[in-house]
Amino acid sequence: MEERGSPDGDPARSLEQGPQGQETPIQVVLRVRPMSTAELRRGEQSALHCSGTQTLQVSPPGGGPDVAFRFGAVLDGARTQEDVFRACGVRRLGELALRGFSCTVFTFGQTGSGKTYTLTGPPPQGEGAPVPPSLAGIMQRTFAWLLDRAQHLGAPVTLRASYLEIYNEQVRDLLSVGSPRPLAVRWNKTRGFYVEQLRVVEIGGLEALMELLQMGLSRRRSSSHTLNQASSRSHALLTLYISRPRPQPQQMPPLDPGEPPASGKLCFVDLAGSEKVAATGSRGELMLEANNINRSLLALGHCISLLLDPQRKHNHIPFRDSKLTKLLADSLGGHGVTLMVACVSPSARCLPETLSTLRYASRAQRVTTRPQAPKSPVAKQPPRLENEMLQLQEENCRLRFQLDQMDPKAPGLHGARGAWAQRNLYGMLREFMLENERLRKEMSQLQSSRDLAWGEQQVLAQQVQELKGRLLSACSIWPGPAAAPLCPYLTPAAPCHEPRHRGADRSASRDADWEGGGPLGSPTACGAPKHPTCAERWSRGCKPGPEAGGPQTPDQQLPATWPEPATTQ
Ligand SMILES: Nc1ncnc2c1ncn2[C@@H]1O[C@H](COP(=O)(O)OP(=O)(O)OP(=O)(O)O)[C@@H](O)[C@H]1O
Repeated sequence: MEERGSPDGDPARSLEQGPQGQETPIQVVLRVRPMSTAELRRGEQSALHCSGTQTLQVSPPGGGPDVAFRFGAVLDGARTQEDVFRACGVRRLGELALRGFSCTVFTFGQTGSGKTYTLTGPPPQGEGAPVPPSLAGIMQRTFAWLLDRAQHLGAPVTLRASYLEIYNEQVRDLLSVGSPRPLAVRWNKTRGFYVEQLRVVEIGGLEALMELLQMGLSRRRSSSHTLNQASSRSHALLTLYISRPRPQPQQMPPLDPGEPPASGKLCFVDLAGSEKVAATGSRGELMLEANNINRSLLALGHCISLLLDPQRKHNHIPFRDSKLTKLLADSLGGHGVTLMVACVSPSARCLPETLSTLRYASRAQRVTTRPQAPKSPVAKQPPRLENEMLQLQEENCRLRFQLDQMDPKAPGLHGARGAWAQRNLYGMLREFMLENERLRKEMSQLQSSRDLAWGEQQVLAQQVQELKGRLLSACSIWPGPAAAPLCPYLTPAAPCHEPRHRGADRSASRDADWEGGGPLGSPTACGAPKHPTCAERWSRGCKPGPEAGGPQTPDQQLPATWPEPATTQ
């Protein structure tokens, strides 16, 4: 069977040219399984005919015109597991994942149509019995290829894996230590949708990865119904995180401790099969499961339809409607490279469901994504921040170097204690650096507040000067005796000496703060021209009495530097 390449050329090459990546359609391969023993026993007829490698003819049993569907590849029941692996071009996806792309392979179709068989082979024939190599599915073949490929690459490759299922709209960790409990699906800007507290296991080799797959498969929910003896009752997602060292100095630790380092991803999704409850005879728990499966598949179909609408593509796509659509959001509408394997039964009895799968698949292959290799966290920062980060990294390296220079034989720094101390020192250093950063921010905030206060102070000082000037000119034009500068009403706390004016004087003085009164007293409030009583007294040369705060002793008089008023004509 011909090995398929990536869709429409090489997304990796085209995407490395631009920030947004090139629109790439989702690839769809159709697999028609052979007639099952039960279908043959019932004497059912095949309604499907593969004409060529890309076209499927559907012949309705009651006559009528054939309907043709075209896909990236069409594989009939005679195709082996190896044929399917090659035809799907999964190695190409593996290469892209090694280059940092996020790739997804998912199978979908009616219950019993061969989705799990395509991904992982037939159900195990006994406890712990491995799948015979010839029947191994796409997943085992990809694992073997990937680990072999990783060994032949120049740089080391780190493989980690997570495995989860969505059962009755709850996410469960298939690799959890102890019994799985529901996990939350969250969203953030850097990671998109992700499962909180999902266990991610580092993979030592092929054997470990195969064991992990078996463990997940054995924990996944399955039940028997009329159309499938071992029907999966959940959607299962196995993700491989592929990390390769980045060129220095951009290598940065992940920002979130739970977040895998920026790397390529290869995700295998085995969707639970759609089912007509009447056909499968599901009751009770089986029916509840079927309803949940159908609902989430409906949400997926709805998102796909909306993604196809050019008007809606950039608007709201309801990925939040189900856990499944949240976790497939990037594969469907984001930056992933996606392959869908649609599985169908050839039986005419299944034709309504088969037609529905074929339509679903036809729509899906018109959906496009913009595959994009993840950027390093540094590359996303503006240049100034980038520089600062580089400086901090250098500082970090220098400090690490200094730490490494410390004599490991120094008292208290050897053996396990030494390692412990060093770990702690690194931790402390990290904390100091964070504290340093925090203090730097605080200092710059304080500096700006100080600058602000200084500006205000300048304005106030200027106003004080102006007021003094106005005050002086008010005094200088006053036609009084030479002793006029001793005016007590111009002293800071001088209340009006006329008791009936005191209340008015206080409020006027408050209002006058920005009108020329304030700290130097208020000639407008109590000054002679507007204050008949004071004016009269003033003109008679009356000096205020002691109750008015008038001068009693020489100390209480205005300062000697008080300028002499100019004499008026
Ligand atoms: N290509 C194939 N060749 C031989 N047997 C197959 C093939 N595809 C599927 N089968 C068999 O058909 C049965 C149903 O397959 P499978 O369990 O993979 O279906 P499914 O689509 O995953 O169903 P469900 O959605 O109910 O989980 C299994 O017994 C499987 O071994």
